[in-house]
Amino acid sequence: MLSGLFGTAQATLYIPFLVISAVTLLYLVYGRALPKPLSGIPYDENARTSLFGSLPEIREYVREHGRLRPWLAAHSTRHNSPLTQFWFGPFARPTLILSDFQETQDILLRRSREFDRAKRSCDCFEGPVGNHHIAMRTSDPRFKGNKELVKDLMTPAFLHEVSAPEIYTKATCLVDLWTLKAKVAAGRPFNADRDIFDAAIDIINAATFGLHDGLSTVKRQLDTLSKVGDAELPLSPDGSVEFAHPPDAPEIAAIHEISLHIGEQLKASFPKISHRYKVLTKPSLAKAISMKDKLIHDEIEKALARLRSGGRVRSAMDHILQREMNSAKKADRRPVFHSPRIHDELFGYIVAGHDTSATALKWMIKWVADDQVVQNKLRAALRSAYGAALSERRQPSVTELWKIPVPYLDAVIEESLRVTGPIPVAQRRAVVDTVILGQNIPKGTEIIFINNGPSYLSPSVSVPDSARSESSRAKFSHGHWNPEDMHLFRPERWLRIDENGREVFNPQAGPAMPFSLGPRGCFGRRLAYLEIRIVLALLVWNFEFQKLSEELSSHAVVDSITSAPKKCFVALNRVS
Ligand code: HEM
Repeated sequence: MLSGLFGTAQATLYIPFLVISAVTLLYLVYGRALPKPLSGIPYDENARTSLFGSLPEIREYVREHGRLRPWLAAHSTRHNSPLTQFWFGPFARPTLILSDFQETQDILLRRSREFDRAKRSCDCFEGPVGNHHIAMRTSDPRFKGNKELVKDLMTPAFLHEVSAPEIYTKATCLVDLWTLKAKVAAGRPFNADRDIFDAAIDIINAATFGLHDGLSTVKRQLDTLSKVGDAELPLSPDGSVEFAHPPDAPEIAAIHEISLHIGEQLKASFPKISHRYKVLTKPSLAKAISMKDKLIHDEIEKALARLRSGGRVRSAMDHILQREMNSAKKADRRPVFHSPRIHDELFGYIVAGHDTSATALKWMIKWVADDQVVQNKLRAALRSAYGAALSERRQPSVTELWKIPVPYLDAVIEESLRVTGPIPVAQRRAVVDTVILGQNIPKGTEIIFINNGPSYLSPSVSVPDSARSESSRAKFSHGHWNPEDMHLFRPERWLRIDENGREVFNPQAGPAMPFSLGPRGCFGRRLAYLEIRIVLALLVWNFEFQKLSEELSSHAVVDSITSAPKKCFVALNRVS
């Protein structure tokens, strides 16, 4: 073609020019694709010189360990710096990792004008629950309206009057199931993973919809097991008793499928595209999504009928619907009950609230079985606090569990969340040019905050006070952990003696942020504490958790939405 345009001799002259241009262009593209570090922030040298940034190392790490989160947590230690950077691929801007509680707390609590929810965090949820506030930046014009809709759901009055009785009923059902299982297993271990997960999903469904027992997964298992009677059950090679699990109700199976899909979204390189692709290519997912839509639609209709005939508010959904009725009346408009916003806020409540609480409870159960001294102390604290229930040979009531504080119970819960938190990271994006620990950070940079690295579970990397932000220096008032034992499970670190000589729980004893912090921290934190407190107290009240073999008590972790234990077994004796 060149010879056609210019003649053969001229074409020969142009070839070196074209080759040089192509090589220069390639060189420029290569130069652009190479990672560009932010100055003053440590990074891996081999990542900076690789076209794919840190991806090759990350891929190798994930291949070897099956998970990424520990790589992030170790980055600070590797560079002996609280702030480090890495790259997710070619042309990628640096992503920062911050592992310093004081500065993290300052950013999350006090600098929300400079940092919003990360784009990636929003993208992961956009497909499955795009109209829930979890998928929105704070600057999104829809955000405020969504928060308005759900704002009362975490008030003490709502939690006590509406959520707590539902949680208590479902937790009692788990106690009944385990009473039966403990009898059949006769002291031998069994897998508790699914039971905890089922109880958590029953609880969050009940708190969201006031769901009837027909959909309770724990109740279905209880009914199935009651029919088995004393029949001999098979043993696994690890010596645990195998209980059959009845199939889930289709609606519950649909919720499972969508939750698993969200877990995958969190690992996808391009979550929005991945969601669309999966919905198109995986018929079971598409079916699960329409079943979920129908479930919410039908539950809303049932709730409206109940509320219109004077029924009391008994779930988050009832409350949201009543709120919509009132605001429609006030604005003289027709209420819209089936808006995408109401549907997604309801479903998001379930999605965000079941895997997290289940994982937290699984770790707690493992810790109390591992550490028999802690377990005995916890049971003694419960018996002393709920003395009336003990002397009347009954369970502590929901009101007692809500009203009477048990500092050691809070300490065990907080310590388990500190050492084995279900979500060990939070993410934000700088929305203006800003500064972190004295380093300039351009607008658009994403930052990962680690809550299980230095300053949480190992000594902080030292930071000169002058590098900290003004508000961080002025407002920080937390305690510090003893560097000698901060990596250990030791609930006592959360207790102190108050001015009246009483032992009290001290939530500010030292660095921890299992629910993240600030206006975009966990929305459901209070509900989660309520649920965990009720379930853990009832379980330890009713059962002795035996110490298990090394194999069954392993602390190996699997990551999906949460970082959960790979194995969660229990061997139970009913407390007489
Ligand atoms: C032990 C249980 C739980 C843990 C450890 C946990 C932890 C977290 C964490 C770390 C975040 C990220 C916050 C951030 O990006 O800064 C989060 C967000 C969130 N959680 Fe939880 N969570 C738990 C239970 C719940 C429950 C029961 C609910 C629901 C009803 C819930 C609803 C949410 C929502 C809606 C968000 C997004 C908040 C926003 O974007 O503004 N969580 N949670």
